[in-house]
Amino acid sequence: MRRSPPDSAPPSGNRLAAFFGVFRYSRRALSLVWQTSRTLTLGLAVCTLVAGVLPAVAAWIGQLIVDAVVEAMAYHRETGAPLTFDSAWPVLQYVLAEAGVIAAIALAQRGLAAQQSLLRALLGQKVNVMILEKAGTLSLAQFEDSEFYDKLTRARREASIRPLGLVNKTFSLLQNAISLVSFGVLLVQFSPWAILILVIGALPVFVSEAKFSGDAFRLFRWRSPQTRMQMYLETVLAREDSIKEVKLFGLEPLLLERYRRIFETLYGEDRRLTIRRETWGFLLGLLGTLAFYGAYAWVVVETISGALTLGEMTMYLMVFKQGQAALSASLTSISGMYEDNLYLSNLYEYLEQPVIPEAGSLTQGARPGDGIRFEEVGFTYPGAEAPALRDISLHVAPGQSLALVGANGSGKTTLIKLLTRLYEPSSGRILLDGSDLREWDVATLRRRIGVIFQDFVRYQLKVGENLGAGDVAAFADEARWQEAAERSLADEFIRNMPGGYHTQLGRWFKGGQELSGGQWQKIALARAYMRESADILVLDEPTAAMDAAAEAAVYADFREHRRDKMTILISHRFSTVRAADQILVIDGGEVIERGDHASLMAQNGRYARLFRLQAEGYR
Ligand SMILES: Nc1ncnc2c1ncn2[C@@H]1O[C@H](COP(=O)(O)OP(=O)(O)OP(=O)(O)O)[C@@H](O)[C@H]1O
Repeated sequence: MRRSPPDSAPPSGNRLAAFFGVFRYSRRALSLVWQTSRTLTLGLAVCTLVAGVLPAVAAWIGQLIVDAVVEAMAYHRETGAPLTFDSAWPVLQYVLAEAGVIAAIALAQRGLAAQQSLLRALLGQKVNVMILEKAGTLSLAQFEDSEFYDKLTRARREASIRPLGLVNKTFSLLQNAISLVSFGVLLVQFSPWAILILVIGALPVFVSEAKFSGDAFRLFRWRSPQTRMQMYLETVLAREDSIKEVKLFGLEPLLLERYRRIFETLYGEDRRLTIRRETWGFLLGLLGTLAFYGAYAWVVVETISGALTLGEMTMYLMVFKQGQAALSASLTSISGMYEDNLYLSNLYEYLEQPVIPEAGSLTQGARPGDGIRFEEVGFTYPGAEAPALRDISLHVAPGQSLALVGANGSGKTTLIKLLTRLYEPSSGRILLDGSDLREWDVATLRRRIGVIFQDFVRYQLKVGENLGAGDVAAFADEARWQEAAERSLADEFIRNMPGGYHTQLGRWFKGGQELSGGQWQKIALARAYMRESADILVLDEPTAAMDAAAEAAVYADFREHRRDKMTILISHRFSTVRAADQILVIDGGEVIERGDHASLMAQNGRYARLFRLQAEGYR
């Protein structure tokens, strides 16, 4: 497995550019949120504005209250007039107004929280759908590439919550910025220097936050392969399809130990980073506190000297306190945005994976009825050194059957992957009806091919749907399910299941039934039969798990239904291979013998030797 190297730090001259560069995803995240729900985004904006402006209004009313109280006290002291509702009413009006403002702030904050939680759900779904839709457009080769797989894992793990995180922080930044501007308007009347003191006090915390966010991200990126291994071990240790073997071989302690070790390494790194981050945050945060209390002392002295009224002092202290909180909240938002942007770069890196264009548009070949031709086809897997196939030429005409025989790893399945266009040949070409596969419209091509691979999928769906998967147009067509199941001999056992064709399969869901290996294989075969429009039937070890009677019946059915279809069969059982019109013996990716059973026996080469070896086993 290849591992992506840790991202290197940008050269110091470019640090600032690199720092601002990571904000490039902010706009895209915002537009993503906007597309998800305009109403909620607008609602967020309105609540943000309200929650941003009102704290300054509350502070200003606070000043009016204190000054009005001082004035009223002086009036009563000087005149000796008794306290009445009318004399207290001007002050009480201010108190009422402040209560109203505080209620409005609470309402705006609730509104923000509610809308954020709705948006989080919608956005999570949207991003996950985007990730899955993209997965559908990618090639098998991309899935088999470990670096690509890391990107996918990273995107899925984190990115679905990040866009909203980014937007929330942007709004919170906006809200705090609005508060700050409105505080600034009040504060500047005291002294412009006071604003400067606050800003300078908070800057160091911000710089350290930004640095540590970057470090956390690099760590996250670098450790992707380990995290993936952890996820894999979780699956092996806790999934029904592997637990049987894990238990019987007593693998739990070993795998669990490996799982723990990975955690310990990752935890050690996390711990170091967290301690450094928090220590620096605390030390630099002290500077902010120092600045705040310096300004506090200044306001107190000015009030004692009579330059400020008591009301003004109350307001300034409140503004200082809230201003400092808003400033540090803004800075935290900014560094959080930096972090979200870094994580989002993963999502977009994944979404921007190049899709290999499927340029072909042919729905009919140049020579209809010519069948399949391989012309000197060679293929090397991406990243592999040696070719898996070399110089393969073959021809299968409609109505003919071809069997591929060869040792494990000789290249048989690879040949099928090329025929089904899961991969493209590295050299030579493959023709269907006289036209190169690359020129064919992929959907048309795939409709013509019915295939079962050795590792066919066991969908945890209804039995019928497991068959219907072979032809999406007939996914829920019960008559077609039954027809296909009868041919693959699955009908009988399906009928005996509690819900017939509607029985849930697999153990993941309540009431799910498990099938035997051979029964699953009959389901897979029926799935291939569902593809009625297919005139190319590809069967990779289709009956290896079936009992002898079922296998014989399946091949009898094959011969009967063959007519003008092309059949390509891979099997290690010579009893099934011998009936094919053409047999290719493959070794190390090359064809070493070809012919029908009789001619190959007459050649007395590898095929004849293996055939006799297997036949002897039955004596
Ligand atoms: N996805 C892959 N990436 C890289 N190499 C692969 C991949 N799949 C198969 N190979 C290699 O290609 C060679 C041919 O594999 P293939 O699966 O075609 O063999 P096979 O003849 O079908 O074997 P078997 O009889 O065991 O099913 C093997 O050496 C295998 O290691």
